[in-house]
Amino acid sequence: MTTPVKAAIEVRALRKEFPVRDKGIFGPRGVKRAVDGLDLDVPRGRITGLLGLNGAGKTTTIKTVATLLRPTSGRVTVDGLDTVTDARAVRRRINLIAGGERMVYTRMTGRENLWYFGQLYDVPKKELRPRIDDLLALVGLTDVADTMVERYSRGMTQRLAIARGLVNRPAYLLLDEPTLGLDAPIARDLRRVVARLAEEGTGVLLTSHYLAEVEELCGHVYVISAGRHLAAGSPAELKAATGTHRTIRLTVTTPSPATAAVATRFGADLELLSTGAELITLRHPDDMAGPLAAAIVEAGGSIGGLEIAEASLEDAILALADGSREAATV
Ligand SMILES: Nc1ncnc2c1ncn2[C@@H]1O[C@H](COP(=O)(O)OP(=O)(O)OP(=O)(O)O)[C@@H](O)[C@H]1O
Repeated sequence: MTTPVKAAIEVRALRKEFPVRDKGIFGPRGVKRAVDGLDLDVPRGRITGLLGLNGAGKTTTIKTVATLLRPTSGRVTVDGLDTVTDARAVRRRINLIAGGERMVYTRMTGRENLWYFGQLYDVPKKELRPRIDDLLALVGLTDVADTMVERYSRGMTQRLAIARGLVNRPAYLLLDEPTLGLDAPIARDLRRVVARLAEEGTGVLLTSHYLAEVEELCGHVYVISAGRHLAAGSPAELKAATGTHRTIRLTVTTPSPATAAVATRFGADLELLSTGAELITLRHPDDMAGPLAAAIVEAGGSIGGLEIAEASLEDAILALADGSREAATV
């Protein structure tokens, strides 16, 4: 009996080392371990985030999944196909969009680029023609479809690279900083496209420094540091696990020793503003705005303003990164 193949990208005990020379080409040879025993699951129909600080190993992982790098050890499979031994079959199922790299030809028009890449992926010509029109419309390049790419702006070239990444209707889309350098409306459109593709069943692996983007899109997030697993879960689970707090800012227009005593009792910080009012800042995992405001009023204070900032995924990642730095120095 054969075991059923899971429809997912599975990264198992992945390790990737690069040969390096620390002190120039005549220096001693060393090894840089960019990825160190990583396990990831990227199922279809979900956007999976891969987060970590600079140099954590995100791009190396994505390039390995994309068959551009061979694992030093461990294994990556796409719907059960090995990225080393079945690389051709894997490439038909995936596509990579990297924000920094354009990966399109400047001496061709936008339409010619998509035609060329579509043929590389063996998209039947009858399907390719209307698909190219749809993709050009999707990324807002219909008007310049027949203009040489060398005359495109940076943003236009990047939009073409996004269309190129979708030309084979990949089952899995690998997005390495896809909105880097894009204008806000184009970045928003791209996020909508990616969310729709995932709803329709595409598996997406996303790295982004824009954590608000990750929080908006990703159902599950892996956090890595120095090539190793640090944490995983939904953005809400990561925030809860790191005990990341929401912040309450309450302005007291008539501060007094009594209102200051209330602030101290709640463990809040106090700041005297130039207007004479006092700003009370409280970071707490629970919603303390009501009890704090009530206690201030009871102490004779009047409230000039109240702001509540929810904890962000960014706070959680920073807390995790701090934790891993502390652990490394222990
Ligand atoms: N070809 C290479 N040769 C030597 N070292 C490399 C090579 N590629 C990556 N590295 C090193 O491996 C580590 C991981 O790099 P990687 O680009 O995967 O990180 P990243 O998480 O994508 O970082 P960033 O957020 O800066 O893009 C870094 O220390 C990097 O310097």
